[in-house]
Parts: sequence; C-alpha cells; structure tokens
Amino acid sequence: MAAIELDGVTKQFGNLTALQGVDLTVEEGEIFGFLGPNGAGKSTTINILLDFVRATDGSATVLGHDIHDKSKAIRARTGVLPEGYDVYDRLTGRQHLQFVVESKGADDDPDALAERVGIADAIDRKAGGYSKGMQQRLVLAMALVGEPDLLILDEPTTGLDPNGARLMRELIREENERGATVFFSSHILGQVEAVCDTVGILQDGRLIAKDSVEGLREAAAGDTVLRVTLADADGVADASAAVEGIDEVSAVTADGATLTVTCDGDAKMAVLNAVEESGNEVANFETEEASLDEVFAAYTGEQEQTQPEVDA
Ligand SMILES: Nc1ncnc2c1ncn2[C@@H]1O[C@H](COP(=O)(O)OP(=O)(O)OP(=O)(O)O)[C@@H](O)[C@H]1O
Repeated sequence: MAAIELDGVTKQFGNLTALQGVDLTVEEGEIFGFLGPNGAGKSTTINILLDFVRATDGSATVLGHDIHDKSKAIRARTGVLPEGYDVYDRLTGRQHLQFVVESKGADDDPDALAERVGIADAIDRKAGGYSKGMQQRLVLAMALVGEPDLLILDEPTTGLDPNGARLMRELIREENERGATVFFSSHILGQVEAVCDTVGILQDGRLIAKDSVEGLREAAAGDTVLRVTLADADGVADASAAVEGIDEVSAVTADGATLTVTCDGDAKMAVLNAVEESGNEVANFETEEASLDEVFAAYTGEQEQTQPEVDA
C-alpha cells in the first residue's frame, strides 16, 4: 500500500494555480523529500493531505484512506510538524505534550519525549520562554506522540542550529527504522540529500522530477568533470590536444600534470583512451559528481534557492 497517493491534484486560490495536476506516490517505509523553492506549493500539498485545504480537482489517499472521508483516521495515525506552528506561550512543554498524548489516546511519557528532542531540562517551563529552536523541538516531540505510521514534516529544520538539524535527521532515521514513513518538505537541499531515499521536486505547482537522490544526479548531471593526472607532466600538451578533439568534451584545462576535462558523463572512457593514445600514462583520475544543488538548479533553472546548509 502506498503511504501517500496524489492523483491529478490541482489547487486554485482565485486566479492563482498553486498546484497543477500533481500525481505522486510515496511508498510505505520511504523517507521522501519534497523539495522546491519558496512558493512552489509544498505547504499547500501538505494542507490538502491533512484536509485543512480542499483541492480544486483530483483525489488523494493517505495510509489508504481518502483524504476527505477519513481525515480523522488519517490524523490519528499521522504525526505532523506544520510550518510556522505557534506554541501556546503560557503552557509548559509538558502541558503541550500531555495535550497531544490525551487527544491521540496514546500513552507516551512526556519526559521521554522531551528527552528524545533534547528539551528535558525545560519541560516544566512555559513554552513562551523557549528559544525558536526549542519551540521547534517541542513541536517535533508533539509529532512523535503515539508512534505514528506517517510523519509529515513541513520545513522541519527551520530555526534549528546545526546540532538541532542533526538531531532532526537522527530522529527521522530512528522513526523510519521503527517503521514510519517520513514525508518532509524542504528548500534546503543538503537536508534532503542527507536523509532521503526518494526526492520529488516541485516547481510552480508541478512535480517536475521524482527519483532517488542518485538517479536525479545522474539525470541532471549532463556534464561530468574529470580530473586526469598524467604520470609525466611533459605530456600534458599532447594529451590536452587529444582530449580536445573528442566531440563530447566541452572544456579542457591543464595544471601541472593534471587535466581538468568537462564532458558528457558517458565520454569518460573516450577521454582516458585519448590520453593513453597520445602516448601518456594515466597516474590517477577522479570524477566530480554534481551536487544536489546543481541538480536542483538544472531542474528548476534557479541558481540561488538555497540557504547556506547548516552542516552537521
Ligand atoms: N490561502 C491562500 N490564499 C491564496 N494564495 C495562497 C494561499 N496559500 C498559498 N497560496 C499561494 O500558493 C502558492 C504556493 O504556496 P505554498 O505555501 O504551498 O508554497 P511552499 O512551496 O510551501 O512555499 P514556502 O517554502 O515558501 O513555504 C504561493 O504562490 C502562495 O502565495
């Protein structure tokens, strides 16, 4: 059974088309990264899945249930970290957690939940006094209540420092190992790359790609950069001339005994053969993979969508 299935989902807000005919399947047990620039329609998709917003057209199921007819059943089995969720300033962390435990009919221990997200010391303080990152951790703990079958996390690393972002990734993996499907949206590519099995790229309300991180890279990385180091630097000019003669090669630069060659991914062997045929011995070669940033830019045609990655 698919954990999430969208079939031709379209959403109009007046004249604005926020989603256009989105078909998407997220398999059970997957960690799915929903990637897209600001305004692409990620939150609208999530709101439709949770029946907070009605689709103009199309249909969808979550955990096998129709999103309209069975929204209560869906929410009972789903943990959600909404974008920009406001905590109740006057309630403590414990009261927030107790509220969710009771409303879900679960039996989680609030102290254990707070411990998992790293706010155990602050559990009896009012959430209004929490830092932004602590509030985000509290909301994450609320999403974990009741061992949900599906976690929907909308931009979960917002407001988190590198340690918080790392914790988020660890929790996503732990929850997935427990058996939960994880669907999380982000415009921070590194977060998605670090933890996801599958990525969907949404742009202007259309799903423009869905693949594994590796598959996306291969599909979008038309150009590969090869660094070929020769055994003898004296042969560089000949080797360079030989490589330049290959149709699939778009650029060659030389530095000492190393040639840097930009070429189509499938021309790697031709490059190495040309170097050897020019009378040179290859001492070493490396291939530079396209980063997911480059993949994302190749798909969306946008260069600077990302915030600096919080490396952890
Ligand atoms: N309630 C609404 N009324 C009118 N327009 C809306 C509404 N909600 C969203 N939109 C518009 O729909 C489009 C998609 O917005 P959405 O919030 O789903 O994007 P997003 O990918 O989640 O972006 P972000 O990363 O900035 O949160 C945007 O153009 C947005 O302005």
